[in-house]
Amino acid sequence: MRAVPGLGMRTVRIEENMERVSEIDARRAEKMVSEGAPVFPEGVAPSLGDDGLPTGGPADDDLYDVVVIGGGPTGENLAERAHAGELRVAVVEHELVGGECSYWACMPSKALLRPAAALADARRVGGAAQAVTGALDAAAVLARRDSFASDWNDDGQVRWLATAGLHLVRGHGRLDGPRRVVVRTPDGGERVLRARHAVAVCTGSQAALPDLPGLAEARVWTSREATSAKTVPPRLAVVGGGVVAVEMATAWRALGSEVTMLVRDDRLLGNMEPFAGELVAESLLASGVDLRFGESATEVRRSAAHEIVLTLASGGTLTADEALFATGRRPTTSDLGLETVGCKPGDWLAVDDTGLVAGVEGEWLYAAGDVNHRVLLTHQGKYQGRIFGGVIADRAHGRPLDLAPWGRSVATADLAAVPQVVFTDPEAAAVGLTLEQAHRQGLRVRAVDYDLGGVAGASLYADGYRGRARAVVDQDREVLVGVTFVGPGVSELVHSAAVAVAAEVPLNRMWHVVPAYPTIGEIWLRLLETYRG
Ligand SMILES: Cc1cc2nc3c(=O)[nH]c(=O)nc-3n(C[C@H](O)[C@H](O)[C@H](O)COP(=O)(O)OP(=O)(O)OC[C@H]3O[C@@H](n4cnc5c(N)ncnc54)[C@H](O)[C@@H]3O)c2cc1C
Ligand SMILES: NC(=O)c1ccc[n+]([C@@H]2O[C@H](COP(=O)([O-])OP(=O)(O)OC[C@H]3O[C@@H](n4cnc5c(N)ncnc54)[C@H](O)[C@@H]3O)[C@@H](O)[C@H]2O)c1
Repeated sequence: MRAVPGLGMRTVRIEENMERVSEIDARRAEKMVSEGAPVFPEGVAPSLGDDGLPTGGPADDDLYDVVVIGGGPTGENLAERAHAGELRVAVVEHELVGGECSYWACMPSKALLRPAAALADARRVGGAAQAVTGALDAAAVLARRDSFASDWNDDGQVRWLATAGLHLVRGHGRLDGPRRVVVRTPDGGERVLRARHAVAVCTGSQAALPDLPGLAEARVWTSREATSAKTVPPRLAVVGGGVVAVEMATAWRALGSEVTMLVRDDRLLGNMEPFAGELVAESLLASGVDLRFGESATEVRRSAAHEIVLTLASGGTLTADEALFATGRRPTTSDLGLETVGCKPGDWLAVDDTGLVAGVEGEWLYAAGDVNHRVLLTHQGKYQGRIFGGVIADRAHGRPLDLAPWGRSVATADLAAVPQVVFTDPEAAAVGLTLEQAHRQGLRVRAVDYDLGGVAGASLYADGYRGRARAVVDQDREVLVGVTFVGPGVSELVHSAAVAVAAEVPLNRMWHVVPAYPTIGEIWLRLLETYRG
């Protein structure tokens, strides 16, 4: 990444975005940034000149090759890949280009969590620990978070779209029959976009709230408020035991809130190996979080004193200043005109492995990212965007697809090798199947477990390092189908695990993949030795 002097944070973000575009577009984009490319406002999209760059004037017409509804990470990547396939692409966005991830999810949440992790890491190292005597500076953490959310201003991403040769149409997009999208523009007008080849729905998801008495009026927090709040609530109730709940409980506890978690199940992080939830629970309890399993709220109200009062299923009440409901997601499809193409508003859009929406004739309607419910993660949405954008271009040009598993035209990794990192303390990082999921798929597997604290690199990383690793080995093929690491600093190990699982690296070849000494990565050797006995 190269910072352009004088243009500050936003330019750095543009440079990051450039990494996503093809080499040729990156060169064009760089030239345009250095020349001060124009930003195209409200409903005015640039038209392309002969060189494929926006000319700066209004679009010649509203006929495109591809119309992408939703300019989040998925829509951006799909649009860029379709454009790299020489298609004319419009991106319709009704809020901020960059989507949930940039402003109310990945970026601000990780910006809240990183200072807490850095401090915790320092406190676990003798010599450094003595130098760390204070608590987090909450105001500074929140200010750094604000900058990572670009102060909820999307100029940088809008500029990237333009430099990548994509047309931005500001407004709310709705399908209006096959290959037509009607956009309600911010000025109250309407534009009808027509797509020669494809419409891609990349509208993401939003917080799903339970149907509880009083909840609608109580102004509870969803993930949006939890990632963008400007002050630290003295008392925070968190409902849920999934990823948003544990990450936000970790962040706000570290910032000084008294946190109470209401978890209706008997464990945290139910989609991961059980030891991940156990180690995270242990650490939350040690940090002072009041963690209550088998508990939920049955009613919510905001008192005259602006306190939130939750009625508990077990009896009694819990009073807090804010209450975060981290109870899952629902698709952003209720006001999308799905009924005009034979789909049901409010439903997730099931797709095949090339991204085509099930049950819609004519190979023109695609759905990618959260909205298709395959995997609710940014990197997986971007991956689908890359694959499906390429498929759209190939189909448009009449080129053959490569549909074999792991072929160019299918999103196979969604089914076999999804990496995820939960940025709690300790971190939990995993890819592929858990032992239980592998058993459910009928695989003949063996779990190989190892105490991460026994790895030399880990003991150097933190005094009294606590962590655990599990590899799930498919014994018939002698390859890994799942790997989980839990411990401080394990997030950066997950890509090595993803390579091993996605590439189905034979274990006898992994024996020759030598980890550097003394790193936490030596866990790979310990797992193999344990498997071989
Ligand atoms: C608190 C939190 C933390 C997270 N942290 C991580 C993380 O660390 N790593 C990770 O991989 N994932 C994380 N996720 C998940 C990640 O945010 C999502 O998987 C990702 O944002 C999905 O991208 P998307 O492009 O599919 O949808 P979105 O990011 O939701 O983007 C959809 C876009 O479509 C627009 N839109 C919707 N409807 C219309 C319409 N009708 N017309 C025009 N525009 C429309 C929206 O305004 C939005 O910009 C987190 C989620 C949450 C809630
Ligand atoms: N670091 C990351 O990669 C990251 C971070 C945050 C979110 N995400 C993604 O965002 C998605 C959404 O996360 P999430 O935590 O909101 O959802 P989730 O599905 O992971 O967890 C939802 C939790 O809420 C509980 N719940 C659901 N309904 C409830 C109710 N009525 N009452 C009480 N509890 C209830 C569930 O039992 C579960 O514990 C996840 O799929 C995740 O992949 C990823």
